[in-house]
Amino acid sequence: MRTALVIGTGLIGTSAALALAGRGVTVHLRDHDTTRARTAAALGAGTDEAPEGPVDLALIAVPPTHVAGTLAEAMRAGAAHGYLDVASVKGGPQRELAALGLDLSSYIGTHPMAGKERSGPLAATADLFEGRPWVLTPTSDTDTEVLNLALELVALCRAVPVVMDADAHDRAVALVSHTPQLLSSMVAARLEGADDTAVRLCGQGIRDVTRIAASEPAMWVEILSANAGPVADVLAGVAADLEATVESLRALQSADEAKRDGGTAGVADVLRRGNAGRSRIPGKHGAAPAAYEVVAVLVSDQPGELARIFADAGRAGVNVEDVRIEHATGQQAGLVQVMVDPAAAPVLAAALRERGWSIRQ
Ligand SMILES: NC(=O)C1=CN([C@@H]2O[C@H](COP(=O)(O)OP(=O)(O)OC[C@H]3O[C@@H](n4cnc5c(N)ncnc54)[C@H](O)[C@@H]3O)[C@@H](O)[C@H]2O)C=CC1
Ligand SMILES: O=C(O)C(=O)Cc1ccc(O)cc1
Repeated sequence: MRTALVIGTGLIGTSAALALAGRGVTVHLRDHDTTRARTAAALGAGTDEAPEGPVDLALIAVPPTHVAGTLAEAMRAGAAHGYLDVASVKGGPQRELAALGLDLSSYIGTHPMAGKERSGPLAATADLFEGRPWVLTPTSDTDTEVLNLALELVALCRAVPVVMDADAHDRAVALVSHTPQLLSSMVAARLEGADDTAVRLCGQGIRDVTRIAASEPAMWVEILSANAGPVADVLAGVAADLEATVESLRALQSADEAKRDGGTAGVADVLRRGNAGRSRIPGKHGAAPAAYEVVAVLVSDQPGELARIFADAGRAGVNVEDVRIEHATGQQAGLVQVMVDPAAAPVLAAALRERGWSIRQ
């Protein structure tokens, strides 16, 4: 890909533009609020001048309800060879586009699973998508060339492509993104009228749970409206848990011992299921990003081993990007997977061998 047009230079559009521009793509920036396109250009995301002819790929990064109209306008103007959008909901926009009677062979719906509670170009960063899933929802209409352009964009943003059906995507994000947004807002809403003395006690737990409650309401009204059915289905399950937990807590206050035991079991059950669900969440990068190479080091299970590896890596001038530890069950040993830039991997392996470490390929 040599040229791109980003329409909607907010958080997502400007972040993608910064990544593309940083990797040599000529990026044109457009926003109906021209100061936003100018701000993105000033940040180094590209130029706010219009392209002279069709670009390779147009990336539509406007709020979900504006996607179909913005795409239709760009397609009718012949702005690009391929078009994609990044809206958080996929089924609705896809159906709206089909209803407009457009040729959908040059379009692919996508959704980067990365964001922030802040919006606008000033919140954008070139590394926003690194190691994060980026969902692609091609249909039988999608041209292979357009799918390839989208895959190239995902690779340039250092994200991990995931292909899904649009409706399956919408049900999945209802569970992992849209319902959590509502629940975070609901927990934070309890604080609105709370006593100052109570609010003063806020610690890390409530800060973690309410981080995304700071998100832009207008954008989320749009997202939730476009995915209302699947979100209501997940929330109904949460409501059943809430009701059962209220009953368990009331039972804990009962004079009847059997009722109190039932209450304890109910509370323990929801906490246990929470542990089980939490343990299924993949690490930030899901799997080691292809950009890193693993140097596996065998260590004995004794204090200070990790610190020694990091110190030796530092001495060799190698930056450790990530680290994972595999514990050998029943043995006093483990395998430390040190993830580094591919060019640095042989340097690190040699340096660690020289200092007596046992390296596994
Ligand atoms: N915020 C997040 O965490 C994520 C958002 N998304 C999706 O990305 C899209 C953009 O979201 P953000 O960048 O967060 O929003 P944002 O509010 O930061 O940026 C949206 C931009 O679109 C512009 N815009 C609105 N209508 C337009 C139109 N008709 N023509 C040209 N520009 C127009 C606005 O002026 C604004 O600059 C949305 O569809 C959202 O669902 C996807 C992943 C994460
Ligand atoms: O803030 C976070 O952690 C997010 O991951 C936010 C997010 C918000 C909306 C999306 O469509 C995708 C991701």
